[in-house]
Amino acid sequence: MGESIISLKNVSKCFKRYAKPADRLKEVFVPRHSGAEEFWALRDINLEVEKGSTLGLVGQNGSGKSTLLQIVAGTLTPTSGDVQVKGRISALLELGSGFNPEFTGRQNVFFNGRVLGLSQDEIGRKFDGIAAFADIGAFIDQPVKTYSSGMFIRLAFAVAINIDPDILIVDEALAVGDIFFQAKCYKKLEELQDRGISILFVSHDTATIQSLCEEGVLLHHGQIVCRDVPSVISSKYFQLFRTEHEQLNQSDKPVEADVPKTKQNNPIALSRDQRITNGKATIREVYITDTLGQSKTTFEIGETLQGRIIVEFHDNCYDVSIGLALRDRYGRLLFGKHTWYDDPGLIPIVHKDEIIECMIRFELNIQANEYLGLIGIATHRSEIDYDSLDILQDAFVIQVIGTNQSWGITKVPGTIEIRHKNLVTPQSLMAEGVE
Ligand SMILES: Nc1ncnc2c1ncn2[C@@H]1O[C@H](COP(=O)(O)OP(=O)(O)OP(=O)(O)O)[C@@H](O)[C@H]1O
Repeated sequence: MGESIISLKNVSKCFKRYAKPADRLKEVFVPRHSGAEEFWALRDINLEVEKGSTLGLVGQNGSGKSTLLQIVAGTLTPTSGDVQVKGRISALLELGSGFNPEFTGRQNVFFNGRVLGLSQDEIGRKFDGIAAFADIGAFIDQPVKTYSSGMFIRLAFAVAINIDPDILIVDEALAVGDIFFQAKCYKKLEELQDRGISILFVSHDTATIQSLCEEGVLLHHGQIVCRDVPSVISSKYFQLFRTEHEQLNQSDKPVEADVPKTKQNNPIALSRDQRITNGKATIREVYITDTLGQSKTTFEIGETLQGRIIVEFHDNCYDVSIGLALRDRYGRLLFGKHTWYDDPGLIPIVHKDEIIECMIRFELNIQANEYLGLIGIATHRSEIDYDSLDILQDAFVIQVIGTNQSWGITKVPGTIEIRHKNLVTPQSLMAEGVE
């Protein structure tokens, strides 16, 4: 291993949790009687990060990733252990942290730059580059409290990468921006890697970790359980996820005799918030199951997902389509099945008070990850000219697990053929008898 730029030795972090706000006050005056509960978010972390390397941190919610990043960034102090960091750190932690909401974007750029140790002149020289990267137009001179979350992340990222850090810390922040901005950021991260900047990166998206990092660390209940190449970390993460889910399902199950018949086949809860409807139809029930009709939310790569959708119509509707699609966390529509494109095609007429049951099945030939499901009912005049009857935006979440076996996001059926052709040389021509 080369020179270490981050070194954590036996680092632990304990938080105190209070049942009531008043207990927090008691802690100050009568610490032993405050009723505070100790919670160890990190235990005995030993971690060395080599200069110029990119390390990915992976772990389930609450495993301690953000706590670890904050300790490295210096915004949290460890309860015990030793932390050594060499060089200037630029951290993209919580969205908008480090920004003063009353200041304009421009003022915050200068404010942040000064906090990070740059002189006024240095920031002045870098300002145009920062503003160009953020690309938020006239908003740069508006108070940041008026910014959308996308604008926040644009400016925060632009500052973080342009102040010449030695270490860049990114905590899932990129998931907020739009896809074009994300692509620009990932390209910039690669440039920083080429310049030898060390990066500490947290993401739930193991595909991102695999494409960006040389090494990964798997955190579980505040401890490092594994450090390895990203592909190994990714499969261990999903193994762990699967084991925990199975254990949870086991402990969830009532004894055999008590299992109600519907337990195997529960509809998903449909929230009104995610609904766009014109009142002519209502998606009444949705069941996400395997091909045997068993409700589930965790599928293996390649397994078939079955969606059973029950729709009630409140008016006569013509040329009706039904579709179910999957989006990734960045909002990208990956694929779906839709009766505009797929058999059996549009339903020519559905009468008022009629109920339609639709079964949609597809193979999950996509990378291991978490996906959001969208369900939509519409009447069509053409592919782009349609009225939405009832749309459920983020109707359900599924987890696809397993070892990724494709290049890219999806695995499309296809073949590869390899043919060997010998080079034509004077000798080979002579051997074939050609003069
Ligand atoms: N200030 C705090 N007070 C009490 N408990 C805290 C505090 N900050 C974090 N925790 C707890 O510490 C644990 C680790 O939190 P942390 O945010 O580091 O996890 P994480 O792996 O980043 O999770 P996520 O993926 O959900 O962001 C969690 O159980 C969390 O509830």
